[in-house]
Amino acid sequence: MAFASSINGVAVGFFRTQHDSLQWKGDPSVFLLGHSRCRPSEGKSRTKSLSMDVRAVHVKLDLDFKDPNWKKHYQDDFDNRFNLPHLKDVLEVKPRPTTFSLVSRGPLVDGNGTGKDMRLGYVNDDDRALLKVIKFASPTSAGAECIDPDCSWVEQWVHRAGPRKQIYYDPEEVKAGIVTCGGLCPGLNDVIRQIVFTLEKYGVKKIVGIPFGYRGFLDEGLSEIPLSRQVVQNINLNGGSLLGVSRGGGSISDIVDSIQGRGFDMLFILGGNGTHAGANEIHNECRRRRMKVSVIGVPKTIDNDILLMDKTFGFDTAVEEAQRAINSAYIEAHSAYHGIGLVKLMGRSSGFITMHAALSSGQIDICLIPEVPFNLEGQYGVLRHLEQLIQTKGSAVICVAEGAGQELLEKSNATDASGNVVLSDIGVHIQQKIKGHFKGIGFPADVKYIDPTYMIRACRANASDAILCTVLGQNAVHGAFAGFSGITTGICNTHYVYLPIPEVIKSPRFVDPNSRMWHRCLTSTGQPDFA
Ligand SMILES: Nc1ncnc2c1ncn2[C@@H]1O[C@H](COP(=O)(O)OP(=O)(O)OP(=O)(O)O)[C@@H](O)[C@H]1O
Ligand SMILES: O=P(O)(O)OC[C@H]1O[C@](O)(CO)[C@@H](O)[C@@H]1O
Ligand SMILES: [Mg+2]
Repeated sequence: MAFASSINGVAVGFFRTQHDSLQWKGDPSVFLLGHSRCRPSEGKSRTKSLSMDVRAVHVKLDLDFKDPNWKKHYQDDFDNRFNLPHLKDVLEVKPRPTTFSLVSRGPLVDGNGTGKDMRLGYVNDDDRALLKVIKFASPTSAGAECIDPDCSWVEQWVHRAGPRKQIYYDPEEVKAGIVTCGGLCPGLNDVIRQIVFTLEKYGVKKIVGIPFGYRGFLDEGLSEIPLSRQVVQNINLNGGSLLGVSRGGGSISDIVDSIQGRGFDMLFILGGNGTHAGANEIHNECRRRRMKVSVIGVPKTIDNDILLMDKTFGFDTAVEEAQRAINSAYIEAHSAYHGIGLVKLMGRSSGFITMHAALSSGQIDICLIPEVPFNLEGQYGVLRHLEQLIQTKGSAVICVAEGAGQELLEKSNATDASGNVVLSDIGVHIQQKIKGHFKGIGFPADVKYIDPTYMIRACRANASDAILCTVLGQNAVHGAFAGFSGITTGICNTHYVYLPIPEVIKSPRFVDPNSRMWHRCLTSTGQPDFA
């Protein structure tokens, strides 16, 4: 059971579950019941430890659930945390009427000639979208996210994205930059294209791309890429990024020197968790120097591991592309005598791609993700289950996320240029184990291993991602003109919102093993618990 209380002015939550484990899902004052081991932090961007040994969450907020006003305290704190940083917080800036004209708008004055502004279609700064829409009756409900022991309903509102009537820049004067960082992701070009289109619609003339991620700010050999509607018109027809990407980079102070030197007013930064951590530091440094610059993130990751969002662009396409590999593995396995198809999919610390690929294909018998520990050997291990599948079905297909089962492998201790841990190859390991196992029991099995690696992300966005990219790209520009900085734009409960960057990078987002989605995946594969 889970309970939480205020001890010495600090709210503390304790959890005792079947496996004595605790899962933390980003919001430090929200508790989850978890049945899996939590993953240790990885890479320099992951500063919070999610160790299995953690038995209590220390909540920054002083919450005493016996206090009849605790909900109000929680909501006030929530509103503060999700308040959007604005230029006017630190600078003397004056708004002006927007230059972004909507194609269909009502008359500028109402029919009575009162002069009341009747323009429709803009978003009010006080518009909000509800972040959480399920009221859990109990902490034991599937996927429950509870603030107090009774799982009380507390409204959590976030800011709605979109164009405002008032803007904080003169478009004629604006120099805007776009940069794409981290690994590739389907849809990067779609977002770049929409940012350029929308900036031009406001009247911006100076738009450039920074080549090869944060590196492009620092490497003098890399020049800015001029962008316009003409340049970006067809870039969405190809995967990759027109601007190029990179991992690693230099100091934030050097990057901000470069931003200052180049005279940027707006910077659109496309990337994942690491990139957003960098974007937030850039925003803070610009603030410290009292620069009038809007730093706006657009979350990009096939891994879908950004907190709070329904999904990130590129994820759907990656899942769709993974179908080809799974289907090939199925056909190979199904056509072989005692065939076993094995597919490894990307997903460094989160198993969303693998889980969704398994769910959508319907051909997977065993789905292995980083969030759910498993044994290969032993009575309840994967290998014994495979034996049964071959005996009963004649073939089997396994789908494993690259970050799964890392504890079964020797650690490399290597990191990439961005500080991300270089993973050991779980696909090759499982392939060898299966071969060895079946040889050992004298039972023939034909293992076909497919690792599509970059094929699932080096492709053009599918239709649903293309729409998401369009909205996010446009909203990024609206956010900058509205005067916000240090924010990112996403989709929450099907509504498009702005979120302060720190709230989405507290940890990577993980598959919740107690969620309905994971349970649906288990129902679909029919796999038992391998722990
Ligand atoms: N904690 C951090 N603070 C500042 N900058 C960071 C941080 N972590 C990463 N970066 C920078 O952000 C950029 C991208 O980081 P990273 O390679 O981790 O990709 P990412 O944005 O997380 O995307 P992906 O999903 O492809 O991993 C790199 O240039 C890196 O130097
Ligand atoms: O080889 P690269 O470019 O470092 O990228 C690999 C990583 O990038 C991602 O696609 C996105 O983070 C991960 O799934 C994968 O581990
Ligand atoms: Mg990263």
